[in-house]
Amino acid sequence: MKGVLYVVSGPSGVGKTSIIELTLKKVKNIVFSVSCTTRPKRPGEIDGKDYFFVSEPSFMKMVENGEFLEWAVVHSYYYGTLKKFVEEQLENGKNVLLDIDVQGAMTVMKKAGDAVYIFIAPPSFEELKQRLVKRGTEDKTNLERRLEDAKRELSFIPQFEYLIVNENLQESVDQLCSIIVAEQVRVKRALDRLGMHKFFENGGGYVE
Ligand SMILES: Nc1ncnc2c1ncn2[C@@H]1O[C@H](COP(=O)(O)OP(=O)(O)OP(=O)(O)O)[C@@H](O)[C@H]1O
Ligand SMILES: Nc1nc2c(ncn2[C@@H]2O[C@H](COP(=O)(O)O)[C@@H](O)[C@H]2O)c(=O)[nH]1
Repeated sequence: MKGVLYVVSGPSGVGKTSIIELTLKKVKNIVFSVSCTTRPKRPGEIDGKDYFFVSEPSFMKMVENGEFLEWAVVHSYYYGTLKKFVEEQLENGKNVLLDIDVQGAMTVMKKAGDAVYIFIAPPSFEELKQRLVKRGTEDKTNLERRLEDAKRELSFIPQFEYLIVNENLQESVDQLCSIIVAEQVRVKRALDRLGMHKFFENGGGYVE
């Protein structure tokens, strides 16, 4: 039985990382896909845990080798999802969570239809700005770029299946956990997981 792919997107500073970290502690059988990026490492970030930090030539080589499920230029740097990791985990029945930007989400939508798409939005634009300022990771130019990009990213909301407005962190975590669990008990996935398709083989009726 294949695992389920969950795609989480939303503007920079909305709280995706915070929500995902807490969700991963609460939900079983789910793994986070660590992306590659050419963005410089921030203080406290760990190579292989937060990202695989790679040079631009190495990233381009990986693009050429077809190593990414999707990749995009986000806020002026390259980011990409490792195809082999995601495919292997899904094949082994593990559920996989991606934290990627909206361009990446659109690419995954075209390539892997059967994923679950969740958008995280801020309660307001002003609050988004405050969170980014308070996080203190961006200089003025990067901060302005990320806020400018946020306006375009928010216009993608209708293309997603779920919308979490991250006002209260704990409520957002509960909502993401609920989405993950609910998607696993959808009839098509639950039958697959329980190996029950054989009961419905002859024209759709229940066969003893
Ligand atoms: N509900 C919330 N209320 C207030 N602050 C929050 C909330 N959720 C997250 N934050 C804070 O907002 C800041 C940005 O959160 P986080 O780094 O998780 O965002 P992100 O969406 O992962 O950003 P990026 O896309 O840049 O990686 C952090 O300082 C975090 O502690
Ligand atoms: N298309 C992709 N976007 C990604 C990937 N990994 C992360 N991201 C997105 O980048 C921004 C910025 O992240 P930051 O850590 O520099 O603040 C954020 O929106 C992430 O969702 C990826 O593999 N592909």
